[in-house]
Amino acid sequence: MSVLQVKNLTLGGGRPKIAVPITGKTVEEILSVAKQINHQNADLIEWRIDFFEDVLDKEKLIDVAGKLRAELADFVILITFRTHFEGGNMPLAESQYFEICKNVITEKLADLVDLEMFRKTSEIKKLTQLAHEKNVFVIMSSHDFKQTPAITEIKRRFTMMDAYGADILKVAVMPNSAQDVLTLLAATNQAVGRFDKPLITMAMGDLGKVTRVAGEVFGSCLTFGTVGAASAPGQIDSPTLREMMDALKLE
Ligand SMILES: O=C1C[C@@](O)(C(=O)O)C[C@@H](O)[C@@H]1O
Repeated sequence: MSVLQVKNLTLGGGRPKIAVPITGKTVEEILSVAKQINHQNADLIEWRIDFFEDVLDKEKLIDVAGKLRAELADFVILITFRTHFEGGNMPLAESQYFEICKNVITEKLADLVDLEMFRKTSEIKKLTQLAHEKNVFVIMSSHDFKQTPAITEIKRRFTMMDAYGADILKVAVMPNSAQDVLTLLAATNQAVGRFDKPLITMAMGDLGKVTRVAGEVFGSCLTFGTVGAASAPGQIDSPTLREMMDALKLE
């Protein structure tokens, strides 16, 4: 698996790293989760700003990002606005989504930003370029909350993300059968050798839980585990996730 170094964190190769999502609505809720985070239960922090009540207020966004950085000084921070189209919390016009992502990037509020591949292509490409000018890494993502696409479609998405210039390629799906889980794992395993970029994949819900602990075998470099509230169905609490991945580790 290819490797990406983000500050002190190596993504790709070896055991998957654990991302803890923060989904607080208010600054108090956000910081109270941040205070519970340590190096035992997290390798990376994902601030899900689509849960933050003042996300549309640029100054407040900057202020809270600064507080989060101060609280979690030695952690790599990913900022994600997950749109309503892909399971996020706050319905907004696409233009507002682009504006928020642009603010995150230009103000360098995070080390990594999540950009959704299926939003308007020209804007996503522009934002990816801007991120690189500002030394912010891009996780490009796609989420299916109802079903699992065919293996050819999952691989097509990786190919597009790669072509758009993403640094990390990410696909999340909802399985409706054990076969769907196998589809996601097979697509991951086949893509690992094909792209020189780290991949993140998961199948959501209970059926998909197995994919959240098996990244070292199949080729996913990051798994989302909870400290407090979950940000997607099927997430396992972070200490348990760490224990399970330790037990499954390859020698
Ligand atoms: O995209 C992802 C993955 C995720 O949807 C999951 O299934 O763990 C959780 C989200 O917070 C994150 O942005």
